[in-house]
Amino acid sequence: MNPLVSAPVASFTDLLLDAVCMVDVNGRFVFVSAACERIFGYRQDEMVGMAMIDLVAPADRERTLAAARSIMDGQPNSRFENRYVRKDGSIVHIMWSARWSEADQLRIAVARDITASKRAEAMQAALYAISEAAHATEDLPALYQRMHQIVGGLLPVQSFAVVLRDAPDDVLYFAYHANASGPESDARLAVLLCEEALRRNMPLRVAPDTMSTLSPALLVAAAPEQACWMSVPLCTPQATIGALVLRDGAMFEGGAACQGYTDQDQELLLFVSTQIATAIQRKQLESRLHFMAQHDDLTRLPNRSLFHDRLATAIARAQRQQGRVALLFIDLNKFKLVNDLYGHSAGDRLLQAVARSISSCVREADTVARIGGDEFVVVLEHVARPESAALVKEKIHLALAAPVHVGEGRTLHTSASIGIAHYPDHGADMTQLLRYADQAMYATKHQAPDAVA
Ligand SMILES: Nc1nc2c(ncn2[C@@H]2O[C@H](COP(=O)(O)OP(=O)(O)OP(=O)(O)O)[C@@H](O)[C@H]2O)c(=O)[nH]1
Repeated sequence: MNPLVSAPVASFTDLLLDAVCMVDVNGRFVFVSAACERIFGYRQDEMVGMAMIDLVAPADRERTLAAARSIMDGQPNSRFENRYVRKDGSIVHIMWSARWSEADQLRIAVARDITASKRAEAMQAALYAISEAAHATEDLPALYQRMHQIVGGLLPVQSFAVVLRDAPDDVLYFAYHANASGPESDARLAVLLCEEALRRNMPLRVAPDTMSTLSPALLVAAAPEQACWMSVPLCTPQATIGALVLRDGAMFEGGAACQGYTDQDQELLLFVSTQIATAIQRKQLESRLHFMAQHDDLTRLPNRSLFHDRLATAIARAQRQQGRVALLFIDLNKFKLVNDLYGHSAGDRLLQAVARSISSCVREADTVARIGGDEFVVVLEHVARPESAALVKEKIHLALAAPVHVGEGRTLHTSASIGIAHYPDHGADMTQLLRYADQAMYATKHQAPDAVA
């Protein structure tokens, strides 16, 4: 028994849930009660003789020493909080009540483990921050970064990835990937873990001592890394759209060892994944609606409204830069006959093929739009000379002359009448240019051959 504490006193200090400690003028423990083992992880006999400051988390050492000096100067402190590193390396949050005993030349302190309440507080704040970010953030990359920040404040996170499934091809891609260990070295394993979580449709946790439960392919990839992973599917009511993947600990030799993610960590990540999945779904819906409002459903080309925006922007830019813009007005010849002779779906296929053909004749930066049934327009920017637009017109004529399969083994040929207007030669604004191009198109119409062959 410790000579500093008499037998009857020790018999009840050992029953206390809080720990009682005595520290000498040199800052070494001279007495610790039994609860210390539960709180700090060291046996009583191991702890006695250790320097108190060595157990304090490095970030809290300076202010702990300042608090100890003030207690020794005769100012008792009943609510000092700091963090200690337990024997197993985990962090414990302590609230101290301490005073200096001049007679014994000892600091006498009672330590309460407040780790659980600290975590609950942090969790509550994080959950609030997560749901606020999910509702307020306008763009998804910013949301992913914010979620990474919030989760990183609660869990050990060396790398954080949002892996999404591209619906039509089922290909997985990184919507977000931040890796503290350097370049995207863990990308391959992150994708494998995402695939596994998606296959199981439930969270997956991997730690060095649980790897034997993994599939052989995953085991081969994960074993050399000696890291801890957690992968949680991103589920919307309609589908599983991807997964969140977190890593802690070593990826390379010398990397920090990890403890493994806990049930509580998984619960938090499940909450985050629900929020992210909802936000992604909302964003995808918004962008689909936005696309639909600006594009033609059949050909997926810009519609009249987006064409007006693009033409107005091109004219404004040309005005500023003393540049030129060409506008091509394209109307198919005798297209009505296609519908009448071969049916509406053949007409639809022909319109889709025409959209592809015209698009293949211009540069990425130019605009091809469908502004009516069989009416298309092209905005050519940065045309150095009028002859350049005439060349594009000839290319379009050639492209449209190619045979088009419209189903049921039927092949059609089509042609179009094309009128060109140039800014600034034929008009200073959109209305004048459109009128000029339309009239130019009609002027060529009567010479046009029949549409369908
Ligand atoms: N299949 C299909 N047909 C459409 C669509 N939108 C409009 N049309 C048809 O396109 C045809 C356009 O007819 P017109 O404007 O007379 O054009 P045209 O037959 O090419 O006549 P000209 O321009 O004088 O050579 C009409 O029959 C419309 O019903 C569509 O989305 N799909």
